[in-house]
Amino acid sequence: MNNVAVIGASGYVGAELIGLLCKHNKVAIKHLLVSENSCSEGKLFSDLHGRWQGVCDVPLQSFSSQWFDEYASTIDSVFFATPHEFSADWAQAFVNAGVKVFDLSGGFRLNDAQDYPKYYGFEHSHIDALEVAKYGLAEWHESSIKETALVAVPGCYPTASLLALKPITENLFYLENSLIVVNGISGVSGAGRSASLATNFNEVSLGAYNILKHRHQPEISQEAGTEVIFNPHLAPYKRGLLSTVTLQLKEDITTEQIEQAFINAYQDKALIRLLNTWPKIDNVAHTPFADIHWQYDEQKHVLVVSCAIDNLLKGAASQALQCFNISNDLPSQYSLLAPNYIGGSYE
Ligand SMILES: NC(=O)C1=CN([C@@H]2O[C@H](COP(=O)(O)OP(=O)(O)OC[C@H]3O[C@@H](n4cnc5c(N)ncnc54)[C@H](OP(=O)(O)O)[C@@H]3O)[C@@H](O)[C@H]2O)C=CC1
Ligand SMILES: CC(=O)N[C@@H](CCC(=O)OP(=O)(O)O)C(=O)O
Repeated sequence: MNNVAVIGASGYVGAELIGLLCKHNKVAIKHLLVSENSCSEGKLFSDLHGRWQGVCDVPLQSFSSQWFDEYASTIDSVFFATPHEFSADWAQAFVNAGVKVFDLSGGFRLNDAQDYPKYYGFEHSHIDALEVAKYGLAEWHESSIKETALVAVPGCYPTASLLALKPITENLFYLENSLIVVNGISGVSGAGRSASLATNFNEVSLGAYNILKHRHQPEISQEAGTEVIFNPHLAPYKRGLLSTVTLQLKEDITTEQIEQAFINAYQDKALIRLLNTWPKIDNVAHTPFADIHWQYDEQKHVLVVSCAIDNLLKGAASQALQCFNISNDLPSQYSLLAPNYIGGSYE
C-alpha cells in the first residue's frame, strides 16, 4: 500500500483526485488537507463535495509546519492541488523527507526560474528543485516520471495542446520559424472553486482572455520545443477543454507521414483516442480520455489538430494518477480503466 496525502482537498482538482484515489486498490488515503486558516478545516470531505457521500467521509485537516513535522515522514506520496506558490515553497521539503511529490499546480512546470515572476507573479523559492522536477505529460515522459521524486503535472491547456502538437513537433514536420497557433477553450471549473466576478454565472460569456500573456504559453512552447501563440477562451459550461492547433508544415510532408506519426505516438496509449471525426467536450467530460482528430491540406501544407479533454481529469487529477502509477511501476491507466480494457474492447 502507498500511503498518500492530498493538499488542496477542498478545491475542484483535489476533489476529483480524491475520488480517483478512493478507487485505487494500491493507495491508502491518510490525510486530506486544506490551508491553515481554511473555513473547511474539520468538515468532512463529503460534506464539501456531496458526490462522495458514503464514499469518502474523512475530515479535512489543516496543513501547517507542525503538521509537516509530525506526519510528512509517515507518508509515501503527496499530491499538491494547491496554488502554485504554495507548491513552490513546500515541494522540496517533502522530497527531502523521502516523500514523492505530484504537483498539480504550475509551481515546477517551467525550467527557467525567471519566467516565474513574469508569468506567475512570484520569485521561485526553490530554483534547485526546479532543476530536479520532471514534466509529467504521461504519454510522453514515462522514463523521466519513473526516475524523479518530484513530478510537475502539466497544466490543463498544455496537456491538450501538447498531445495535439507533439507527434508533429517531435518529428520536426513543422516549417521552422512559422507561426504555430494554439486556440484553447475551457469550461469555468478551470478557474477553480473560489468565487470571482469573472467566473460568476451571470458574467461568463464565450470570450478570449489573457491573450499573449497567459502562463501556459511558455509551458506549451517549452515542451513543444518551439514558440507557439496561445489564445485561451472561457466558455459558459462547467467542465471540458478543447485545444485546436494550426501549423504550417514543410512542403514535403505527406498525409501518410502525419497519420503514421499519430499512430506511432498513441497506438499503445490506452487513454488517447484517435478519432475519425472532430472531438467534442461532452464525449470526454468526466472521463480520463483525450480525443484527437486532425486534417491536413497537402496543397497549402496546413495542418489542424484538435484535442478534447476534461480539464479536471486528463488536464489535472487523472493525469496526476497516471504519473503516480508510472512512478510505482503500474500501467499508466491503472484504476482509471477496467483492468481488462485493451483499447476499444474487452478481453
Ligand atoms: N481547475 C483546473 O481545471 C485545473 C487546475 N490546476 C491547478 O490545480 C491547483 C488547484 O486548482 P483548483 O482545484 O482549480 O483550485 P481551487 O481554488 O478549487 O482549490 C485550491 C485548493 O488549495 C487549497 N489551498 C489554498 N491555499 C493553500 C495553502 N496555503 N495551503 C494549503 N492549501 C491551500 C484550498 O483550500 P482552502 O482554500 O480550503 O484552504 C483548496 O483546497 C491549482 O494550482 C491550479 O492551477 C491544474 C489543472 C487544471
Ligand atoms: C478557465 C481558467 O481560468 N483556466 C485557468 C487554467 C487552469 C488552471 O488552473 O491552470 P493550471 O492548469 O496551470 O494549473 C486559467 O486560465 O488560469
